[in-house]
Amino acid sequence: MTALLALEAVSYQFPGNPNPALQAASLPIAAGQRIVVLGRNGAGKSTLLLVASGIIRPQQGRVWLHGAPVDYSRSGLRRLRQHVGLVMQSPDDQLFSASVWQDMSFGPLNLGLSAAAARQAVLDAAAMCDVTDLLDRPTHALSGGQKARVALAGVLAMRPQCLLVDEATAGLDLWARQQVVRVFDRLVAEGGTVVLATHDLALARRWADLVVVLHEGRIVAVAPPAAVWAEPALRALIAPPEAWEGL
Ligand SMILES: Nc1ncnc2c1ncn2[C@@H]1O[C@H](COP(=O)(O)OP(=O)(O)OP(=O)(O)O)[C@@H](O)[C@H]1O
Repeated sequence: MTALLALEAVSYQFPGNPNPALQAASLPIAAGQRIVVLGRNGAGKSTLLLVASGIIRPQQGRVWLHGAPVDYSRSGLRRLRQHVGLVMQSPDDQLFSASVWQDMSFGPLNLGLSAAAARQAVLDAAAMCDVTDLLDRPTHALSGGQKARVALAGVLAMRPQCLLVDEATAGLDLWARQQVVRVFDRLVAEGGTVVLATHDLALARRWADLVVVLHEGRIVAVAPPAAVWAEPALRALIAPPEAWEGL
């Protein structure tokens, strides 16, 4: 079966940084999956998501979308963005318009939706993420957790088949966290895939179909959570022993 999205032997090194951020990383991403990416600070989680979303272009290797290599022309990237959305680690890197409404409309309009279709997409995504009452607010006047939900809603307004999420549950209260996970589940139930980079081991354990373990830019395991949890050598690359107690 053709993967929705796939990384093939992808390597990336940031300019001026002697250590590669990603090294020969290969990962097929099928439709309908809950994938969690684990690894310590600097392991390469954000870089993997940035490469998968086309925001950075790997120096080696390829990204495939629906069985075709991504080309980095305007039209190639537009095609990728029609299917793959990234919620960045910091909402301030994502929200740049003056109001929530403008910000959430930008993506759908940019993908070529009519004004009416974009409006409906914004309303649907806002309802899903419980930010309808924030639509007329200036983005700078939101709390951190509200910004995070608006950033997620803005990406969902583009109706991605593959949603890449960098640490989106950090900083959310427990109600918002539950709700965000429900949004992810809904996307998966509709045939989409969610790839979530996180340090939340409890969420990885109970929610993921597959866990990707990154260490120093390399993918060292892709396995169901139970298999990762059963492997002390993998656990040691993710978190100290105390973090695993009770999980
Ligand atoms: N803009 C940048 N310039 C130079 N090096 C960078 C840059 N961004 C990341 N790196 C380096 O790339 C490597 C991977 O970083 P990345 O942000 O992908 O890790 P991460 O697993 O997402 O970490 P965290 O858990 O802290 O978010 C690290 O060594 C980091 O120092």
